[in-house]
Amino acid sequence: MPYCIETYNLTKRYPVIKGYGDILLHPFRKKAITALNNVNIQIKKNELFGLLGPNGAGKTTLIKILCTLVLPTSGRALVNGLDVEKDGKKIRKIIGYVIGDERSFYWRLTGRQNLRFFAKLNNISHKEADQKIKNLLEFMELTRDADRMFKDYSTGMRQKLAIARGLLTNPEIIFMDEPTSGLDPITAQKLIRFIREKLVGEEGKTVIFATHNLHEVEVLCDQIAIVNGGKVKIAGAVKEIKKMFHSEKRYVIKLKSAKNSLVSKIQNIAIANKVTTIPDDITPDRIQIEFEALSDNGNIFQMVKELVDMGSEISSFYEKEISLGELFSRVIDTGNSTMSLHTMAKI
Ligand SMILES: Nc1ncnc2c1ncn2[C@@H]1O[C@H](COP(=O)(O)OP(=O)(O)OP(=O)(O)O)[C@@H](O)[C@H]1O
Repeated sequence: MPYCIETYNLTKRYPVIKGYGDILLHPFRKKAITALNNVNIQIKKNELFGLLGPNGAGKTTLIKILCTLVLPTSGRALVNGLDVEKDGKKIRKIIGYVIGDERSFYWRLTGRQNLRFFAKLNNISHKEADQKIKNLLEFMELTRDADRMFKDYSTGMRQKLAIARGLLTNPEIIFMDEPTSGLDPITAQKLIRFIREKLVGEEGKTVIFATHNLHEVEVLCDQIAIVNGGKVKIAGAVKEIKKMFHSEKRYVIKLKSAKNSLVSKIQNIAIANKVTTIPDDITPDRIQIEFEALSDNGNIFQMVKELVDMGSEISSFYEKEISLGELFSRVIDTGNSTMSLHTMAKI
C-alpha cells in the first residue's frame, strides 16, 4: 500500500530572539527551540491518522511542514511522494488545511464572501464555487449567518468556517489542527461522523488531525502517533499500542459483605491499588470493597485465594483494559526514550 505521508528524520528548530543579556554575553551563539526532533512517520492513503500530544509537543509544526507552510531544518517530508521543499505548489493543490487561526480570514468580509475569496484563490469557477459554498455552509449549519461579517462570528462559527474553507477544493489529503475545538458537543460529534463516514469512508480521503482529545482519537482514528517534546513517542493502531501494555494485566475485584478490617489488609497487598469502599445495602455492619490489582505473573490468583481464605465473598472479578488516557500519560511520562512497536516503523 503506497504511503501518502512519509517523514525521515524530520527536524525543525525555530530560532529564538535573544535578550540583551544573551547578546552581550554570547554575541555569536544562536538560540533555537527544537519543535521536531528526528521524526519518522509513515501514513497510508485513505487512513484517518491522529496526532496526539500535550501543548507544545510539535503537532502543529509537523502539520505546517506537511502543508508546506514551514520549511524543515533538516530531514525529509513527502506528501504523495512529493517533497515539501521542492514541490510546494503541487502539494498545495492536493491538500486542504483546517486551522482555527482566525487571522487568516478577512474580518470585514462576511462568511460567504470569505469562502468566495478563498475559492477564487484556488481557481474555482464562480458557478462551481457558489454551489460548493452553499452546500458547505448548509453542512456546517452556517447558512443563517453566512452573510454576517466574520468579525461578529463566535469562536465556534469561526471554526466551522475554517472547516468549510479546508474542504472547498475537495482535497485528497486533509490536515486538521484541533478541528473540534470551540464546537459544541453536538456539532463536534457531527463533524467526527462526517470525517469518518463521508470523507474517509465514502470519498477515500486521507485525514491527519492533531488533537488533545483522547476520546475523539479512540473513536475516530485508524492509527495514531503520540508526540511529546518534538519526538514521536509511539505510533501504531490504538489496539496494538494498548497490547504493548498487556504484559502487566489489570484486574478489578469487587467484594461484598466484607468486614471493615479487610480494607487495611488489602491496602497492604503490594499489587492492590485504588481501594474504594461503600456501605453494604443488605448488611449494615459490612461494606463493599472495590480495588484494582496490577499483575504480570499470575500472582493475582494467589491474591484471590488469600482473599477467599480471609472469608471474603468475591462478587466480581474481571480484567480491565488500559484506557487511552492512561496510556497517553504513561507514554508521555517515559522521558526521552522512544518506545518500539513492531508496526511502528511501518504504520
Ligand atoms: N514560530 C515559532 N517560533 C518559535 N517557536 C515556535 C514557533 N512555533 C512553535 N514554536 C515552538 O515549537 C514547539 C512546538 O510547538 P507546536 O505549536 O508545534 O506544538 P503543538 O503540539 O501544536 O502545541 P499545541 O497543542 O499547544 O498547539 C513549542 O515549544 C513552541 O513554543
